[in-house]
Amino acid sequence: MAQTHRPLPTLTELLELASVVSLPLNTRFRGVDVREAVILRGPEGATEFSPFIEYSDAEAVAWLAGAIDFGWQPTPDLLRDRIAVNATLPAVGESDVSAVLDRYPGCRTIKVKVAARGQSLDDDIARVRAAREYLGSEGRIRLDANGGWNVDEAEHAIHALAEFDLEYVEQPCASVDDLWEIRQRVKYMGIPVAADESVRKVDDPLDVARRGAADLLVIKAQPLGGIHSALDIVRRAGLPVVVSSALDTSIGIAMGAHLAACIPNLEYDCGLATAALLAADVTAEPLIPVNGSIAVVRPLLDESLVQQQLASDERDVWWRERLERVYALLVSSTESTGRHAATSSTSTLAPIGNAAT
Ligand SMILES: O=C(O)CCC(=O)C1=CC=C[C@@H](O)[C@@H]1C(=O)O
Ligand SMILES: [Mg+2]
Repeated sequence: MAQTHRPLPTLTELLELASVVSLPLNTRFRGVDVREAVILRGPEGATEFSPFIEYSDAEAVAWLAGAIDFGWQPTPDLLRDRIAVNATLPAVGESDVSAVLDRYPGCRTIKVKVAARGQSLDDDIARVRAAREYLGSEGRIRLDANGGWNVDEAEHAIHALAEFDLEYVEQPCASVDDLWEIRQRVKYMGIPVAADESVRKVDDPLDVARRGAADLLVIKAQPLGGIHSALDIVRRAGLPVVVSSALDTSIGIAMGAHLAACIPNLEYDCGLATAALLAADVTAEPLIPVNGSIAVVRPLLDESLVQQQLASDERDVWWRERLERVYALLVSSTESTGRHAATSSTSTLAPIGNAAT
């Protein structure tokens, strides 16, 4: 069936359809205790614009393209109705590990954050050990260093953590060159290297695949310009992928789940269980895991929850002004390329390297 493609909504429409919400987290993650997001009521359903606070307007353009894509364009054909997901373990102390992991019922895979600023390798070892004990010998453990190690540190850390049986290590080093180097160094250990920031925070999301610097890619719907654009990257990269969240509300998680549902070969559990880290949401049916998977559905907004979680007037103004600036950039990039911006433009992207990527 032919799908109609709607034109870009106007800024006035977007602002009228928007609510700015502020959701507390139950566990601090990537330095934040509160997640702010703009919820937009699009003709296809609710969608979300939520680039992290510190991201530049230029980087936020792809996030807006992603939000509009999910709210205004029909999704491609879905190949499955549930997505197996991993538990995401923030860089908590070992004594907090089991309480956090209890929030992810049935998940057979845990992604453990490592190399967090201000922590030591011993802290990482203790956290990964506690995660392995929680899971038992048969579950999978993957690590995410957010580019926090240099190549020698990464090699040392991977050797120290290998005894916990690692599925893969995500973004051990920040640059594509260093990813290539660490991948060569640990290849003999059979531990794959995944690229995340080297896909979503660079000029060319395919560069890391082309250069053979990663075994698999982490794909995030909103930062990569939405489902259609991300699917195009997946097709062209020719590598296995993990669809992961951007710590979104259940609305943004639904965007990720729909993307994952469109990908023919989904070999890995997806990082889409992070609604479990939120202490509040905007729907009465939050996309938290049940038996280790989430449903591919568009949760209905619960307008009373939205009202309860509205951001302060000051934050509301801040987000609406941001939306206005980013929209202007999106329109100019659409005019110059003839299509919605798929990936953010270049030089103003924040450098990656562990703090808050
Ligand atoms: O992949 C997951 O398990 C959950 C998502 C996740 O880890 C992230 C979400 C948002 C921002 C990032 O710092 C972080 C990541 O680096 O993958
Ligand atoms: Mg990551």
